[in-house]
Amino acid sequence: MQARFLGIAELAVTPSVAVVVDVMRAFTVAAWAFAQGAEKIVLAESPGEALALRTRHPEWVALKDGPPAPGFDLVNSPGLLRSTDLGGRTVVQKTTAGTVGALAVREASLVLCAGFVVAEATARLLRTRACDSVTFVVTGEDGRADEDLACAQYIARRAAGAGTDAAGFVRRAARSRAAAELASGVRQGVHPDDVALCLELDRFPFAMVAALEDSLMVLRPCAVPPPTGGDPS
Ligand SMILES: O=C(O)[C@H](CS(=O)(=O)O)OP(=O)(O)O
Ligand SMILES: [Mg+2]
Repeated sequence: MQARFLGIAELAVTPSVAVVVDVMRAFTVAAWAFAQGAEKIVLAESPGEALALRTRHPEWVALKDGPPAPGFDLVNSPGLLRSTDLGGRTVVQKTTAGTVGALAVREASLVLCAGFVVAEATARLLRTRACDSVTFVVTGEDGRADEDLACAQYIARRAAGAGTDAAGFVRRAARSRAAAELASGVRQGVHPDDVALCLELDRFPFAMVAALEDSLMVLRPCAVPPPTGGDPS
């Protein structure tokens, strides 16, 4: 499998297969939302679009990064989300990096959104589909966020079938600027457990697939059962 690692601004052409990585925190939060029962996540272009969708669909739940804001029900924190019952709900998510990255590749034929919590399921889905060329969108810090790059490189190696020790990749993420900012209170809307939750490897057994539905980019969980008889890789 050929892997490319690009920042959002470097996406000159729409890739065929894209894995959009945001470890801290958009896609860790998305995975927790599904674990808490959410049916789907609509990725919004802007806070204004998120609020407009929330107004049009009063039963939906609006989530954005940063501090709590009027009209929004939730913030972009896995630690805060894990005690919220989202059974059957639709979540509208708008963040600085992750949701922007997914919308940038909305025309791709396959879009996966990922973090360490869904790393193996994401790699397994890429293996199942026999994708020979995959573009990893490193969403943070103009493509240089090491928590996202480390996770993308780890998934790429697992997708290629390499038996890879995750520890070094997770350690890089733990030492990233985002981890330091979340731990030190520079970022807002944070729970003390957020960094640890973002570093949990394979917490969830599903991948997350985003696709256009009636012009909205919609993220859904996708079960990827392990191969029977053991995974040879
Ligand atoms: O919520 C996050 O961690 C960031 C926003 S900020 O860097 O904290 O302002 O958004 P994300 O898109 O999840 O990287
Ligand atoms: Mg991020």
